[in-house]
Parts: sequence; structure tokens; C-alpha cells
Amino acid sequence: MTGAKICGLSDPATLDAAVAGGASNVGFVFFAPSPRDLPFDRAAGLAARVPEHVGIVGVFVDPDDALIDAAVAAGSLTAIQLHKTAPPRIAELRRRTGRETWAALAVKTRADLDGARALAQAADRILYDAKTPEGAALPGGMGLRFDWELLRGFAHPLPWALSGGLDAGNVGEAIERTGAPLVDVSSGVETAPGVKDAGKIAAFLKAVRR
Ligand SMILES: O=C(O)c1ccccc1NCC(=O)[C@H](O)[C@H](O)COP(=O)(O)O
Repeated sequence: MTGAKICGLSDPATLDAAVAGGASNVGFVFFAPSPRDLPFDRAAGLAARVPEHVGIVGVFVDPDDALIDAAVAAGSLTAIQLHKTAPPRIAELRRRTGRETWAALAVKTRADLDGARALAQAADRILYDAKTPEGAALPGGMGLRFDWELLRGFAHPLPWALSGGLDAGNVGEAIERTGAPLVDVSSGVETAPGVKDAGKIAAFLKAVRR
């Protein structure tokens, strides 16, 4: 059974829709420029709604110690997901938090996959995500997709997840073509940046199950 993470949740109704629809993980973004940025006080309220069998993944962009410590506590995080963070720092944050650590790897070409090897000792899971253009405001959550064929025959050094431009209409094909054990979505279940939609979340999770 393929797992599914619904990322960038920030309100109770759509969080509940993700849990009710069978998400294996929910994602809270802690990155101020993002329209999905979650203040600590709201993170605590949302985390209290998440049952124990659902993982709570905090999403960060090269965070400092103070941010990650506060977010782990406020959001009752079971895992941390790190974007644009160098492998030695990933390893440090993994040790510091004691949390399962997901390292985002931005992919556009096959050469980008070389970065996976350096993550093998530093993280617990690799999240393959689409590389965003130089100068983009966000390193994720942009609805961009990369060429899934790049993953064909790739020797994954760690458990992994597929991300980038997924939605209810293409996630079935994505799973079929890549064999992804876990998929991650953000903008594909939104009506506008940062505005999640319960119906789209339900449709996505139904498509993953199918
Ligand atoms: O979603 C954000 O706003 C975000 C901000 C900063 C770093 C990462 C961010 N998202 C990471 C994710 O895990 C997204 O789910 C992933 O990039 C896929 O997004 P999308 O293509 O919109 O489904």
C-alpha cells in the first residue's frame, strides 16, 4: 500500500479530511515566506487532532537550531523534512531532534540523482522533488513535476518518497511508473496557494488507494 503525505496543512477542516481519507503523514510548513507557513500556536492545535498512527512531518528550509527545536515541540513532530540543507547539517539536525529525517532532493536531470548517495548516511528517507527555478521564492510546493523516467532503475540508497506536481489525475500513473512507496502533494490539493481543499484531498487519497 502506497503511503501519502498531504503537505502544507494549516486549518482543522482540511487536516481532518487528510486523516479521514487515510493519509499516512501530514506536513506542516515552517518557512515564513511560504503561504503555508504555520505559526507555532496553530501547529499545537492542529497536532492535537492527529491520531497516533499518522506521522506529523515538519517542513523546513535550512533551519537554525532555535526554529527546529520550537517547531518540533509545538507541532509534536514525528519527522523533519529538510530542503536546501547540506548533508552534514542534516545529520546534525537528525541527531539533535532524534526525529526521523527526510531529506528533499531537488531533481531536474539524472545528474541531480547523484546527490542521493551523499544523503545515505545523513537521513532516513529521500523525498525526490522537482527542482524549482533559480531565484524562486520557494524550494517546494510549486506544482512542478520532474521526469519520472529518471527514477527508472535507480538504486535508491534509502526509503524514499515521490513529490512535485502530483494531483488526483496523475498520481496513479506516477505510482505505476516509479513504484513510489510514498507520495507527497501540496499545491495539487489546493484551490489557491496555501488554500487546501477537502474535496481535492479526498480525491487524491482515493486515487492513491486505487
Ligand atoms: O510547500 C511549501 O510552501 C514549501 C515551502 C518551503 C519548502 C518546502 C515546501 N514544500 C515542500 C513539500 O513537501 C511539497 O509538498 C512538495 O514540494 C510538493 O509540492 P507540490 O508540487 O505543490 O505538490
